[in-house]
Amino acid sequence: MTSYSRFGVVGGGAWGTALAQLLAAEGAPVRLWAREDAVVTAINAEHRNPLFLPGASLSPSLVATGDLADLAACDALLVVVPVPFLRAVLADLPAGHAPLIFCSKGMEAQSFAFPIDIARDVCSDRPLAVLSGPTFAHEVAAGLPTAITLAAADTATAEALAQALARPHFRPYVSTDMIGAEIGGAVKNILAIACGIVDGAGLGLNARAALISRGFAEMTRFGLARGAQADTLAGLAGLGDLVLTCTSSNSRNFALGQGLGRGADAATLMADRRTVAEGAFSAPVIAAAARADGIEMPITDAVARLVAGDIRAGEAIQALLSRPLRPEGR
Ligand SMILES: NC(=O)c1ccc[n+]([C@@H]2O[C@H](COP(=O)([O-])OP(=O)(O)OC[C@H]3O[C@@H](n4cnc5c(N)ncnc54)[C@H](O)[C@@H]3O)[C@@H](O)[C@H]2O)c1
Ligand SMILES: O=P(O)(O)OC[C@H](O)CO
Repeated sequence: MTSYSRFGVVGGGAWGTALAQLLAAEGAPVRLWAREDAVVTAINAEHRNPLFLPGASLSPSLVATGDLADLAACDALLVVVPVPFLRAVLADLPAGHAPLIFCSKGMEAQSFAFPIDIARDVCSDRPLAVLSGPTFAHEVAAGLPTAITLAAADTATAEALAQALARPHFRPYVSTDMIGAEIGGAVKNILAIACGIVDGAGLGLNARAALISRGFAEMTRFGLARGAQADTLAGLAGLGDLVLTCTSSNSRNFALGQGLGRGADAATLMADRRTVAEGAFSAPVIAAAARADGIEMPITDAVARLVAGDIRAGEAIQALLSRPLRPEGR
């Protein structure tokens, strides 16, 4: 079995930093590329990332760089760049054949491409994988128990990467369903915004449970139509992550929804934010992709319209509640 020991991480936000720390915690050398000079300096000088992962102490074996060329010698790269910026960063990667493991959760505007599709366009000669599941960055950085889906095109690659990433408290479950893992992560972000709206508007726990179930039905319809496997959507990368982010204001997507539910407008909530709520980018894209494919996604559609500022939370809730009654299986 191929083994991987020199990991590089592309992206110095909360999740890239937490994954880099996971791999470097026992002293293994890990290279992390960050876009912000302040992140590079803080990681190398103080072993911290106060911009994106405040409170975490990082291993001295984690070395940051602002130059992607410094990742050329790595034998596997975790790519943790928000999807709207992914294509540009991938185009600047140094040439090589190291596998790319995609850890971002979203769909690109216009192209309707998931990270794996973007990689096939930009750097088709590398093995590709997806790492996705219920994983708050600060918990992983703190060494708390976590399980996650690791999907690759073939079982041998998925198993080799899972073996290299596994730690006593970090358990990757192997899959060959990359599209299922990508769709689970992208759609749950949107549904977390919707659950935050329900919470912010004080609509109660019955409403939240209804939204999680009907949201999962949307994720499943969209996923199956695009070739995802039902087991993946019902697993860590789908339902598992949906449960995590629909029940905690530690989720940036849920917290954004809470603000919308309390009546704030999206533009104000999104202005000047440094961290991402990927669901806000993905909602209009996935809503449009579903419409084009004739797939009903009313919750996703409502979040897309709210984020665009076309409607307020009260109107979105009223529209969802007044939809015609229907059999549960649809
Ligand atoms: N934070 C988590 O707990 C977590 C867990 C799993 C997956 N994710 C996913 O990981 C991805 C990254 O999220 P994060 O939490 O690490 O980010 P973050 O919110 O902590 O930080 C934002 C990131 O976006 C980058 N960025 C901003 N503008 C950019 C540009 N023009 N070009 C390139 N990069 C730019 C910043 O450098 C920074 O790395 C997202 O898709 C997110 O859904 C996050
Ligand atoms: O903070 P969020 O909403 O981006 O969620 C973070 C992760 O995706 C949780 O698995």
